[in-house]
Amino acid sequence: MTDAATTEWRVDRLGRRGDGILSGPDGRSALAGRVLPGEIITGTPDDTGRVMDPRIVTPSAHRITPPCPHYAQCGSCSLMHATDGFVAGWKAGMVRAALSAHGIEAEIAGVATSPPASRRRAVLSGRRTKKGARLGFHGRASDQIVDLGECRVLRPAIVATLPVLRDIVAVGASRGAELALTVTETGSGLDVAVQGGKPLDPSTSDRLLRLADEGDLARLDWDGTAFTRRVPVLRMGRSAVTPPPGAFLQATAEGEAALLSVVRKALSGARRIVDLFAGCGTFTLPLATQAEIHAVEGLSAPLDALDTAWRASTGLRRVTTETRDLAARPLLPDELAEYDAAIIDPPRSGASAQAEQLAASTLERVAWVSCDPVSFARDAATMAGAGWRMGPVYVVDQFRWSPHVETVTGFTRD
Ligand SMILES: C[S@@+](CC[C@H](N)C(=O)[O-])C[C@H]1O[C@@H](n2cnc3c(N)ncnc32)[C@H](O)[C@@H]1O
Repeated sequence: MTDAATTEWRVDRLGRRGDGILSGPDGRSALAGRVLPGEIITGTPDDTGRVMDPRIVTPSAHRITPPCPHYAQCGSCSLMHATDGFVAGWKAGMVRAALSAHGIEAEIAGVATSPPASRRRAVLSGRRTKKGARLGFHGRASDQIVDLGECRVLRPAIVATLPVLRDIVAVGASRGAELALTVTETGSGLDVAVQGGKPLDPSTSDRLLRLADEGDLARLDWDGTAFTRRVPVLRMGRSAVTPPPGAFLQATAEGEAALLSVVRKALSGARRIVDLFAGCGTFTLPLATQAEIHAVEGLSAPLDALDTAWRASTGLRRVTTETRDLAARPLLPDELAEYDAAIIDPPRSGASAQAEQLAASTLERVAWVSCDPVSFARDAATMAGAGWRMGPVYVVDQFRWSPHVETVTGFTRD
């Protein structure tokens, strides 16, 4: 063993991606995955300054045995070696720190962590091999695919279908190409959207259809060509939505319910709501029992699905839709004046342009859902600077064991 390999490092804290930030001898610093604050480790940093296989000398009291056999290789989870309590506290701390960097003191009202085996939507990678195919998530800091036999995160119906999905990759991937498979569990079975497949000829189509039968898939979409055995259906409030292939969906049903419950409370009594970045209607359709809603979103396909579902539902108030790029053309204060409240649920980059217009509007309330604490804190600062008060922030952990952090809160005028 070399001296370098026995060098002791102390884990000071975890950074945004869940990596340990280490301090070592002579003031040197390095990174290591799969460690916890306060631990003493040994190992040698590679050229990028990362200790790839740290040996734990003094473990944290929060360290546990990871429950998944793929954890050492798989890049999908990175906090499975920590207790749920530690992860919840760390995620709440990330949100607090991001807001505090903008001078906002946040009250974190709670952390709702989705249970194991609850992820109903995942993007898997697949590649043909000499013997068949590999299917799973990418490895840690690697473009190699970890071939999943099991998974503690995904819904059991998805895990049970991995062998058929692997066969689909073996049949439909060109040599050397990597397929992206967006797999969603819907009320009528799995909805699988494949991107990057080889062109369909009659023989490949026939074999794929047979595999769709064998896996009892609701729908298999092949780069835009759909084989529909049953129409995929997602329940949103009183409505049944058939999403476009590969559509965005909140990752777990539990996470969606937690977000919706805070949004509902933040907007209770509102009669005219604008839903910004509305997707297929996760918030629009349930809230349409109480309010008229205008749903705005950049893609037309999810809005068409939302509109069709609304038209087929009974007992809902009026829902209108608008396809619009909210980064280039945010709704302006005179347009927002038609509503008394807004929901906003932007992508990870946040909504800086729309935040400025919301801040300057005469709306009374805004429910804000976010999947990135840093962009959220920037946008929250825009709201705070215009006199809006942020309510308690709820952390919703739909991506358990990953460093991903989601939040939901309400803003009111001071
Ligand atoms: C986090 S998802 C939320 C969707 C929906 N609220 C839900 O809960 O299912 C963000 C949505 O923003 C849409 N989006 C991304 N960039 C956009 C833009 N520049 N303008 C409008 N919509 C955009 C995406 O298509 C996606 O539907």
